Amino acid sequence: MQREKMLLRAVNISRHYGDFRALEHVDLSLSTGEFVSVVGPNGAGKSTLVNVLTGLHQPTTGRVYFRGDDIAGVGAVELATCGLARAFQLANVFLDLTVRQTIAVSASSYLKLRRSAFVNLMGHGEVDGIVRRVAQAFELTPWLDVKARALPHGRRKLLDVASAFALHPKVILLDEPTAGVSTADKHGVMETLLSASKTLGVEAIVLVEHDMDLVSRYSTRIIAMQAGKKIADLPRDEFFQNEEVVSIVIGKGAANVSCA
Ligand SMILES: Nc1ncnc2c1ncn2[C@@H]1O[C@H](COP(=O)(O)OP(=O)(O)OP(=O)(O)O)[C@@H](O)[C@H]1O
Repeated sequence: MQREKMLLRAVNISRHYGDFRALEHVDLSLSTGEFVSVVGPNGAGKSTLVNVLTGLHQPTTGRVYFRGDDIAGVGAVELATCGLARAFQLANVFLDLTVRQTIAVSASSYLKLRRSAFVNLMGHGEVDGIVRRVAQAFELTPWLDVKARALPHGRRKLLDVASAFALHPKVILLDEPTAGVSTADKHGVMETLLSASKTLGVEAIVLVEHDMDLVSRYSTRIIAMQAGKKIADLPRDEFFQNEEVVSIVIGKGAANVSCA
């Protein structure tokens, strides 16, 4: 059996906004080879959890360790270039950039090139190499010179994720990567994403997701959140056997459930 290696560990993290507790005493671990989905009703604290895990927000209490190092004070961008990245919707922000330019922006961050060099990025050998590899892994090569705004929706979602993969992450955190993609296309997007993860050396994935069809198909483990608390952290099959937790997650839940 392959020995698991801990990549990410959160210990007793909380995040408060004034008196409001968006996240309360959450422990979490992530090891090589895992695909962990974070689920829960609206407002459960899933995005807050990911914001804290990726260094975007400081926890009010607790610590987050990435590959054994405390990430307190390490900014989201620095953390991304160290191997913990989040798909950050570049394609939605820069709709007038082409696929090539969008991936090149991330590649330049990874290579720590100065922003002023952006105009010359296209002729930069290392940038070109990353753009080529990432575009190929995400089946975006035919679209390299197409502007993000002209891409079919599924391709644009893949470009979001591809731009994060250009940072060479070991761990990638995805927030509803198929949101807005048709039911017919969503599994295609997920399969491409998983295959690109293998090709590009991603070791573990965290997925925040409402779509339980995707969660059940792709997760190795599922973490359920409710009102800022972790209420379950179970292997996929055990999770779906737990009717009480499943009913809370899909929004038919009883108010109280004992914590895992
Ligand atoms: N900056 C903020 N200031 C105050 N409250 C906040 C802030 N950010 C989030 N919250 C609150 O924290 C709670 C958790 O929000 P969060 O976005 O993490 O939930 P979520 O599970 O991701 O929800 P959804 O599935 O709807 O995206 C919500 O009640 C939200 O209103």
